[in-house]
Amino acid sequence: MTDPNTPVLETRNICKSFNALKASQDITLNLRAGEIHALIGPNGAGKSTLIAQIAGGLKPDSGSVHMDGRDVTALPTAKRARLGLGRTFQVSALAMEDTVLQNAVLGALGAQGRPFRLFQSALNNASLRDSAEQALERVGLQDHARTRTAELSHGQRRQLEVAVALTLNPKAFVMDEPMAGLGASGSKSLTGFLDSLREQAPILMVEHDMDAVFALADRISVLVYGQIIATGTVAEIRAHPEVRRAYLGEDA
Ligand SMILES: Nc1ncnc2c1ncn2[C@@H]1O[C@H](COP(=O)(O)OP(=O)(O)OP(=O)(O)O)[C@@H](O)[C@H]1O
Repeated sequence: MTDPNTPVLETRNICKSFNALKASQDITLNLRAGEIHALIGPNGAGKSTLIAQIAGGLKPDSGSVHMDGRDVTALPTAKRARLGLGRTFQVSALAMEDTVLQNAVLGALGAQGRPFRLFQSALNNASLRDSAEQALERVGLQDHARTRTAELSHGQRRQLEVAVALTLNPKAFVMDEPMAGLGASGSKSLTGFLDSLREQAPILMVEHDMDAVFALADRISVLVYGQIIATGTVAEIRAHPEVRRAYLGEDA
């Protein structure tokens, strides 16, 4: 059995350069069971680059990525997903013309690693439908199962993305700007929902919306010029002089 103190997700000394540009400089961070860990930093700081290395789309020059203590650095994105890494994206990956249920079934199908040509029969497959319907219920979209995805509000689409990720039974979520494009009421309701999700699977979240970050995060890591300059609780980060100078734009 995995030691309960082993982080669910971890990067150890990750380095990544694009020619002379050091986009990730010796980044060590972890995600613990039950927490929301927010990754913040100015534009171009290297947040997406780091997330891509965690999810498997980009290979670090050195350093390693671990899930439940297992080194997954050499594994491609799909394998990490099957091991329980649930992702939601800055730009929606949903099929807009399909119904909500179809998108969720497609997610469940992907979770089983089956080829997409089986999609039609997948819709009639009871276990895939069950898992899709359960995920929709978990995010509160069960009454919209037959709605065309394009007709959902932005906030509901985010919830559907989480439902799709939930069909994998994720052990950890990696979310890229979940609040992007949501108005004040949309981000408030998504904040409430994510708050309730952390017990199911911890969340590593890149987010620019500081209200959401301060409301949700158990810990915050601040990335500036490819380096983590601080990791701590909301109170610690708010009080951190270097963070205030470098990121929050305040006089320390
Ligand atoms: N494939 C690439 N080739 C070359 N340079 C890249 C590549 N991907 C990212 N970069 C550079 O690496 C740096 C970090 O970019 P990254 O997108 O990770 O930052 P970010 O913190 O996610 O920014 P934002 O908040 O604007 O999304 C930037 O200077 C960017 O131009």
